[in-house]
Amino acid sequence: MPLRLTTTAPDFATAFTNLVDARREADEDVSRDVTAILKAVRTGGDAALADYTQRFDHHDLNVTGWAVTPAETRAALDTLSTPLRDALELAAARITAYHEKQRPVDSDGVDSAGVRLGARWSAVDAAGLYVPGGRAAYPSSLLMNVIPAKVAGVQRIAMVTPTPGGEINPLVLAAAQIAGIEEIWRVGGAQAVAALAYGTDRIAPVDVITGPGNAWVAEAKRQLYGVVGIDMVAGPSEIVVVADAKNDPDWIAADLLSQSEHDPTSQSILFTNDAAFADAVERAVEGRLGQLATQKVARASWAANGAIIVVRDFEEAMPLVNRLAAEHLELAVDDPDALFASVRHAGSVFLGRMTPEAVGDYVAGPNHVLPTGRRARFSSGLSVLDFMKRTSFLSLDDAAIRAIGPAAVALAEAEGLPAHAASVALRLG
Ligand SMILES: NC(=O)c1ccc[n+]([C@@H]2O[C@H](COP(=O)([O-])OP(=O)(O)OC[C@H]3O[C@@H](n4cnc5c(N)ncnc54)[C@H](O)[C@@H]3O)[C@@H](O)[C@H]2O)c1
Ligand SMILES: N[C@H](CO)Cc1c[nH]c[nH+]1
Ligand SMILES: [Zn+2]
Repeated sequence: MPLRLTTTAPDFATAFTNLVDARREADEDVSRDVTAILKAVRTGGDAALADYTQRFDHHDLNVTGWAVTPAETRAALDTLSTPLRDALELAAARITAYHEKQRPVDSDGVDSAGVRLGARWSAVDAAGLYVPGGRAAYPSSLLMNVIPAKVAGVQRIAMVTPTPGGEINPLVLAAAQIAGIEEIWRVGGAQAVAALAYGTDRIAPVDVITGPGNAWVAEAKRQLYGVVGIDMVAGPSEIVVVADAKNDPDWIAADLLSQSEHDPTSQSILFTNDAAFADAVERAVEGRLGQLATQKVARASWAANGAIIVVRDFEEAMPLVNRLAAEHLELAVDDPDALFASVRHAGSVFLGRMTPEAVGDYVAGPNHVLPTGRRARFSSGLSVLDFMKRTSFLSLDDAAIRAIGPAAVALAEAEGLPAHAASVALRLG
């Protein structure tokens, strides 16, 4: 049974705060285990990677092979059915078109004091992309990672993905061929993230690691931030749906379950202004759960982390929705833009009854790698900028340094840094 809350109940404020504060993703055990895995890979390199792969993915890398070969990706695309190839190509084209608009523009100009000022964007040299693959295969996440890296102009792109039992999903290989990625390592989990960050004999280190994953992957990225750059912490999927009684309860049930089926620690939450509709959605979820091939995971997630919250009206709902800062937010109402105006924190917002979150997972165009665990308060979805950095530059001539140099000298002296002051003052003559 999911949690059921009503804003008119006397204990609502406490119960909702508990829901917001629940540490669903990475508990202390995950954090401690990840620290140990990172240390082991840093010291043990490839041997540690092989051990963890045997333990968690149940295959011997020295038998199944460490890397995917270009011949394997070519063959996977060649033997893919036409409808699936068309679907991957449509997704790739739409994701590319969306991300090409994110390319940043350099600046270079002279200000009123005669100082030349600007900024130049450049891609990182090497990016490591995590494509999840423990419970499900994620060719869509491959496209969502590789395409912005390519648009940014990254020279070396290294992908890691777990291959449980040594089996790799052919659609992932076909997507790799479409996206044009050649360096693919058959390792996953925190150990793969560690290998990308520290490097091993086989895997050269990267500058930035991006991509989504389960609690161990997300925590590994979080702990390694600083050794490498990361996009954000993108852990187990989440959805908040705001829906009125004009919706078909079965559609809303399917939307909620679309994220519950990712992971037992995923979270799906419904806000509605109608208690009878809340009951209908809960019944529809039960009905659908019985038919899902993924019901074990979806049921565990819905029971442990699902919630239905009945509000007086949607004005009351929106501040609560903002506190959750969910990865995905669906606004299934007549005038979604009116509610969207009061959205402050969400990874991606799906406007209107005909915009299910799942269309964004695959083919709409915006990136589906999004911040989880309330991190949409300060992080954004994966973009071309995550693979780039900005270098500022400045140039002064004699007149320009005379215009602004004396202020620098004054500030340097006030800070008690005489070498700084001299460095400027000498040029003022
Ligand atoms: N936020 C996003 O943008 C986004 C996008 C897509 C998917 N996701 C999430 O990605 C995740 C995919 O998870 P997955 O499990 O299918 O694949 P995964 O590749 O993320 O994780 C599989 C790996 O987890 C490691 N692992 C499993 N159990 C472990 C344990 N007990 N201790 C240490 N390591 C362990 C193993 O090394 C295994 O290879 C889901 O949570 C899904 O919701 C998030
Ligand atoms: N919903 C996931 C992001 O949380 C992305 C995804 C990929 N495939 C299916 N769904
Ligand atoms: Zn999804």
